[in-house]
Amino acid sequence: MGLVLDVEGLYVTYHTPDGDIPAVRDLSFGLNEGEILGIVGESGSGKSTLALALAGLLPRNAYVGAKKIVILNSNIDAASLRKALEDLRGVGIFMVFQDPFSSLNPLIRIREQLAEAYITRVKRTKGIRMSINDVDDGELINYLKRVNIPDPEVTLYRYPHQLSGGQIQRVMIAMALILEPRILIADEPTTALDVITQIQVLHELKKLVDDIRTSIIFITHDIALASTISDRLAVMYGGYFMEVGNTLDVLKEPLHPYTMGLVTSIPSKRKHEGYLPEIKGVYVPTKSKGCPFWPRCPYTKEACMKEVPELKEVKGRLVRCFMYE
Ligand SMILES: Nc1ncnc2c1ncn2[C@@H]1O[C@H](COP(=O)(O)OP(=O)(O)OP(=O)(O)O)[C@@H](O)[C@H]1O
Repeated sequence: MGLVLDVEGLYVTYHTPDGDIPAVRDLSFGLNEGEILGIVGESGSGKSTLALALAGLLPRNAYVGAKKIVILNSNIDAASLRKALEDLRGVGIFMVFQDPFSSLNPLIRIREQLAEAYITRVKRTKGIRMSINDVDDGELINYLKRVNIPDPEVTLYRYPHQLSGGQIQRVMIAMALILEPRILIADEPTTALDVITQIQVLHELKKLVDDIRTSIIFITHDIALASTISDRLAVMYGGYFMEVGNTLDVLKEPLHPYTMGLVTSIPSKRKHEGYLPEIKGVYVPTKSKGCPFWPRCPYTKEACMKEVPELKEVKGRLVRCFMYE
């Protein structure tokens, strides 16, 4: 099982008239083939920025750099990241967004949008150029059936606004099945959906891994949701990874104080793990040089306010905290 993504020292800074905002800081991680990595963090932690960086979709005021970025065995220079990722997007990397309605072109029927994906795949795998009219409806309907779209024959000829949020997310996953991306980045893909649809969409994502060995980066603010689907969890705060480890280990014994707070917020955990501290307040970016979590941390000591701890191996996991110095 090889790495499809290998990132070292990734940072993204937004330039704004009020100064620079470091949104992603010193991130290093690998993503294995067929692995689901959950990235969990609250609003403002930098999750979406990371997703956009990896998909080559950052806005113009974002500056990105890294010590190393290897995507699908290609070494990519941070300076040409945007261009390189644009080339890979849709083929190697596919993104499912939070807002299902922003994912598809509202003016184009589902059929044409799926057919475009089909044409891209056929050109890539067989070197054959097809036109939209060459694509067989039955072929596309099969993909819609695989993601349990009701009335696929009718849905195929609908416009996005005629579908529900859950149906659009399923169409996006059908598109991923057609394109067979090596890496799928899903940024809060189920936030806008009801609980039942949420579970079904997660199930479809998991099937993508089983069917075509896609690797998934699953981004959410909800640690309970991330845990149901992810092999590993990376907990993000203030632009940093605070803890990275196997999902079961992290849930059983969270090591970073912020992770402890997140795990306490899972209702089923609250009953059993009474000793874990609850984290109050919200993330506020500070100009201080220290750990971004110190203002809310129940274990803050002097060193925490002065410098950011390194990400270190603790009990087979990576943790960024002076508690383990
Ligand atoms: N285009 C932008 N220009 C300037 N600052 C930005 C821009 N986009 C995001 N930021 C800032 O970068 C930081 C990280 O934002 P990001 O959207 O990545 O966080 P997030 O964890 O995905 O939050 P949410 O769940 O609310 O989307 C925040 O402080 C945010 O205000």
